[in-house]
Amino acid sequence: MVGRAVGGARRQRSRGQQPQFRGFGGGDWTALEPGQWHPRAGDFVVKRAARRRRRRRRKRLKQVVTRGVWPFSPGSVDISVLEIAHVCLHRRRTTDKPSINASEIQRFSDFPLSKKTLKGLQESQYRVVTEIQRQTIGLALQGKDVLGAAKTGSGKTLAFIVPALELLYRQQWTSADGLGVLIISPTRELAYQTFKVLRKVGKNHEFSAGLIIGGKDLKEESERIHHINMLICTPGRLLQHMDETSYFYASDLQMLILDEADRILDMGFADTMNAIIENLPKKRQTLLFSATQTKSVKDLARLSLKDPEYVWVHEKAKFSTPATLDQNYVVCELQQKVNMLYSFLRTHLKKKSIVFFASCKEVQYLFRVFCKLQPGLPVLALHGKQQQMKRMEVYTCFVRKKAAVLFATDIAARGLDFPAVNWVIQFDCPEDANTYIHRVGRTARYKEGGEALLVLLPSEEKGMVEQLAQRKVPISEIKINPEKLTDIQKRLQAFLAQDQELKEKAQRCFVSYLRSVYLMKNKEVFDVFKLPLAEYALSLGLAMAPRVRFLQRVQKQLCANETASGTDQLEETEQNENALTLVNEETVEKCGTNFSGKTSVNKTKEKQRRKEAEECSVSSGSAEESGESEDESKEVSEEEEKEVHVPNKGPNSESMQFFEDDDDDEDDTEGLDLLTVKQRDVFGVEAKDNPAPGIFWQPPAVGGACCCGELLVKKKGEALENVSLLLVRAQVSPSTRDENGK
Ligand SMILES: Nc1ncnc2c1ncn2[C@@H]1O[C@H](COP(=O)(O)OP(=O)(O)OP(=O)(O)O)[C@@H](O)[C@H]1O
Repeated sequence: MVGRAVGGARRQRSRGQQPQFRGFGGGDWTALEPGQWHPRAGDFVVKRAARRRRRRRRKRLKQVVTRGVWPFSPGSVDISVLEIAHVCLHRRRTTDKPSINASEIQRFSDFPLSKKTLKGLQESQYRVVTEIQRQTIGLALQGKDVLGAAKTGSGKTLAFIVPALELLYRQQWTSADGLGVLIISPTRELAYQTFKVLRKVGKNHEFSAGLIIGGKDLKEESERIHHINMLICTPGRLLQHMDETSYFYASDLQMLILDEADRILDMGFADTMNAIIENLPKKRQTLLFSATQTKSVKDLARLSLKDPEYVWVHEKAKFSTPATLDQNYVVCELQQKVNMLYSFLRTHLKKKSIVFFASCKEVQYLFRVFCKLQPGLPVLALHGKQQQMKRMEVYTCFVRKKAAVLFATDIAARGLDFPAVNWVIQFDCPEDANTYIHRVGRTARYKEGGEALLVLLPSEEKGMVEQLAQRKVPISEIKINPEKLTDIQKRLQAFLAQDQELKEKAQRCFVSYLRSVYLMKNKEVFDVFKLPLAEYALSLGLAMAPRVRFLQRVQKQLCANETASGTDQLEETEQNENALTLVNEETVEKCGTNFSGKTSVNKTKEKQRRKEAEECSVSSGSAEESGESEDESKEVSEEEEKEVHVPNKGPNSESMQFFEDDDDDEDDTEGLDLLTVKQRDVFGVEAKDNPAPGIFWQPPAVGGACCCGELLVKKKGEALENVSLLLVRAQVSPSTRDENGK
């Protein structure tokens, strides 16, 4: 009967008539299934019917709880006595909101949590709370908005997952109630990881949870989205569903969680967040978490949180990075960086390392050549130009590996929890101290130890070291032992001579690196004109440096400025710097937070896309991080062209090839069975090289503290440097090495 009537209504509507409904008296409509069209209401039944049923049930339960009335006639009851008792108990708990004294909390079981959550926590081996969990879970359970910040690896994920589960449990949330908790993460990988933790800890609950990220089938997601109670998503995809999915409702949302909030904003999602938040009910609880506190996070907090409790557990800590993290930097010429990386890996074959690069073209090229070089341990690559499936595959593969190296862009810098990472190497200087902190946070997580190595160019050293000192990062200089550097330039040249495609990748890598340096905001640290271009090209295996259009253009501009000004040299330089800054400011839209005024969802999306594109160039491959599809990546190139005012490519009259940082859409792992580059003794080098000494050195006498194999030399000024170099030669001895060269 229902089907007939609904079908009739559709036919009538398609004929342009006002539908006439019959046969729906006596409350028959309540039998409609969620998702079916409700003819009288002119809407889908899912929300309204479910809401009415729930309201009626709650009203009756309230009568039981508050007045002791039994309003159900025998036989008409759809609720068991046990269920009512349960609700009574929980109502009391929720309404009473017992004050929780954080200082008395040691274990999760000290919180008033449901048995289901506690069981999930125990089964996942989570018993004792961390500091951020101790301080925030209690506040969140009491219904307060919370802004939480704590060092990397301190357990922020559970600090929001536990209250989210409890909130829905206390409200007796069912699948018919729709979306109750929304968790927004900046990257797909982080969203996926959070989803896994939620599934683990919440497995005893009946709520449905969903992961909505870019790169997956939108239609399939749309069909399921209205059944989801807890949704984990990336901002772009969420907005797309808000725009395009008719089934998507967030009107009953109880809790909004913003994870790595500052990264969401850094990636240019400020307008998107603005639009998302406008589409959410005002009456809700909001939790916002980040490892670093920035102005934009505070802006976001102002907009989305009501009278929030600020929890910054490590605010007064002496250092802003984990105490178990050993941090060092080396100053290395640009043309030596690839050699240094290879030598490092050869001496750390049994370790698990992540190497961060500034752009995905660098990752693509160096990943390929390192696979060809077969350093003796598995090499993996993670960047935003990979297909989503590949990204997941690499992520899972690296999680499982005991010894491997992952070449990554900043897509892997935030929140990702790879177990037992020994080393984080920052091959390219991070954009700022915050990015540094997040990158090194991939090691030394939850009481584990770890080591971090930052590679700086001589021109980057002063500015970056100062920034790190200001952000309370304890870092010391160590020296490369030049005798231990393996030169791989000839091998790279040989590869490129045989493989035109690889050569093009090398050229793109070259341009892309220069672009990333040029677009960095901090001109005191990053100066593209100081880079030794010819030597850098050689170190990548290229016979000559490709000509880079955008640099030529900028240089011309600078020359024009110089000629026009006619003032003394010093003033000219200042003007040039200003001109550079102007080019950036005009074309690279800053991701400032503007939360005032209403923004249409569609417009915002456009804007956000543009910003994502720009962000790709501004920071270290951030458009990749936004999880854009390959088509969208093409927009990036267009934007970049505009940015640097490069004229349209016409027929090239010059003999030399020009290179722009065009996107190549292919998956860099194509044709290569990369994940199977095994730890085998490929050229018989392993046996020979394993006992080889490391490339860094840190004599205890100088560094004072531990000696990191034969690697590192801690520095304090020029005089000590010389001493250190001597020590390098004097103290390297096979007897002090282990099999990893440490
Ligand atoms: N209470 C706990 N007991 C044991 N292990 C825990 C606990 N809380 C978190 N962990 C573990 O600590 C590690 C880091 O946790 P998590 O990823 O939540 O850190 P985070 O603060 O979000 O880090 P980041 O800022 O890098 O995102 C994870 O491996 C997690 O399983």
